[in-house]
Amino acid sequence: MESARRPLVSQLWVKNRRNEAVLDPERPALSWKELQPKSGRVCHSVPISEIIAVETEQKRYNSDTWQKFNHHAFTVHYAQRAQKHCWRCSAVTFWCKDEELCHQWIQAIKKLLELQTSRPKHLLVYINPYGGKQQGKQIYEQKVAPLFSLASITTDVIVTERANHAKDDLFEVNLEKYDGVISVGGDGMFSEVMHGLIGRMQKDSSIDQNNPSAPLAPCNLRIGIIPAGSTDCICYATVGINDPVTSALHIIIGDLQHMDVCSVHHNNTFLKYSVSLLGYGFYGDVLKDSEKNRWMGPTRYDFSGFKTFLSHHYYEGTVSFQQANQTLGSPRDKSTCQSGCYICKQSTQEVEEKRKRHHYNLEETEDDGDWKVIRGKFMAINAANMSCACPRSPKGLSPAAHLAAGTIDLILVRRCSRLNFLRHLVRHKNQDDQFDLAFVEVYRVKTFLFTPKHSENEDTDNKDVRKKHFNQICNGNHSSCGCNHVNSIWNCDGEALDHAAVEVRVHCQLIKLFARGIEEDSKP
Ligand SMILES: Nc1ncnc2c1ncn2[C@@H]1O[C@H](COP(=O)(O)OP(=O)(O)OP(=O)(O)O)[C@@H](O)[C@H]1O
Ligand SMILES: CCCCCCCCCCCCC/C=C/[C@@H](O)[C@H](CO)NC(=O)CCCCC
Ligand SMILES: [Ca+2]
Repeated sequence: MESARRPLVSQLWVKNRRNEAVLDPERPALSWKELQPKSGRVCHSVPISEIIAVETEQKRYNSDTWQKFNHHAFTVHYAQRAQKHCWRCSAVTFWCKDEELCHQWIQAIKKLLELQTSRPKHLLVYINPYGGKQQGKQIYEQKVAPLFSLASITTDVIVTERANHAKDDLFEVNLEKYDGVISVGGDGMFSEVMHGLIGRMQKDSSIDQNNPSAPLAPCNLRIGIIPAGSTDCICYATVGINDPVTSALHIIIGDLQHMDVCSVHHNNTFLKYSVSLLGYGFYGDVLKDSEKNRWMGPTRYDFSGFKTFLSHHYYEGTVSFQQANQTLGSPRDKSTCQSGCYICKQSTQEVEEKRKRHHYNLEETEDDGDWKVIRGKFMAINAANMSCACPRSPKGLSPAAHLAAGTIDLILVRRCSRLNFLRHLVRHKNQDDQFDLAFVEVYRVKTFLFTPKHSENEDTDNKDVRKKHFNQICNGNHSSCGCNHVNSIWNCDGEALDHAAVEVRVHCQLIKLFARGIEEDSKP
């Protein structure tokens, strides 16, 4: 037992240079350094938690060296930080003459890997072959499957044949045999997998999803995202990059990131869950227009974004919300949610206590605070459950939003000139503060309601009349134009909702991802 805790120290060769290699179960890490370095003394160190696999080198190198000295070798594959947030699978091969020593090293590393209990062994994978640039299947087969197999992860792979295939399947499948579910696709595909898992959990726990105030049962299975969509903001905002290999490595090493989920109801009827953006007005209109142009792939959003910006519509309605406790930070904070975020950690404790109280039928002690009501004309109403950082906007719609604090950042962009709205949009791309504008307000909330000024029936009734006047150019004042723009629609993680009047509530840490949040400085 004692010897298992002692470091294993040996002289091994790496690329014709003699190294001292140390495997220290206490740190726990594998490190090696050259004994007679040509220049400087370079020491390499890999935490055991980031080792992907160890393999015996078969005598496949038919090289002279191998033959002459009868060398033995093993290769360690590990996750290496490449550029900012981007990980790659690297390998180092150690050589020695002693077969027994080589075997001892392999066994010692394998033993330490077995202690990494958070790693998945068996995964259920859903691939959307039509997301983004329609590359999902190739991305999985060429970049991800070989890494899973190297890490001895077994998989059941389903290439979806229709929308909702993955969601429906998750209601039927035996989930007990899996350690996680992987979504290969974009935000819409992730949303499908999440709806399947959350819905299944509620069904198995007899919880009625139509009840907006029902405490939902959390999902224990982690979800992994292999990005192959058009926005990929859920992947980008939880990993720091939309790169399939980086995501695969986070899955293999068994990372964990809790995530809040918003439920959206209309008249006590469940509509959808949202994890990234719930957007009414600008983002709803972009979505509505872009759906007609799916064939364009990711470019459809830029095209429709430009068109929607030119059309410059505003919408009237009432937003009511309850602000979150100040201990949960503010959307104007300069600091952002990062790996190990203390605000999210504090919420982990609270949510555990809340679930315990609920389990024992104890009374709720939470003080929900007063309701604030804002009536107005809005260019956009955006509810960001996370930063929504993505390649189009690297800091996101709400840069300081938290992944798992149990809060949503509610951004109200009031009616303004085209130039002002452009100033606001441009700030999503540069370092300037998109909230520091007179017509933009932002609140950190736990729940909100939206009621459009015009009843939703009115919108449908007038549709046919308006269709006849489609060639008129709208000036934003819809009473005189022929467009069907009295109400907008809600863009819910890239899917359209059927109703404009909604009740939204955040469920703290309802799901778990194979991710770790944004690392502060992950450059090598
Ligand atoms: N086999 C399929 N055929 C048609 N649609 C599918 C299929 N599988 C999944 N879908 C649907 O395709 C929609 C869009 O997929 P996905 O999110 O992967 O790509 P995207 O919309 O291009 O990217 P993003 O959501 O990141 O903007 C999802 O809502 C999903 O329900
Ligand atoms: C000079 C012009 C500057 C333009 C600035 C554009 C700002 C872009 C902010 C992008 C925010 C994305 C929020 C994420 C939304 C996703 O849930 C959703 C599904 O994937 N994607 C879109 O709706 C796609 C939304 C695409 C909008 C263009
Ligand atoms: Ca959140």
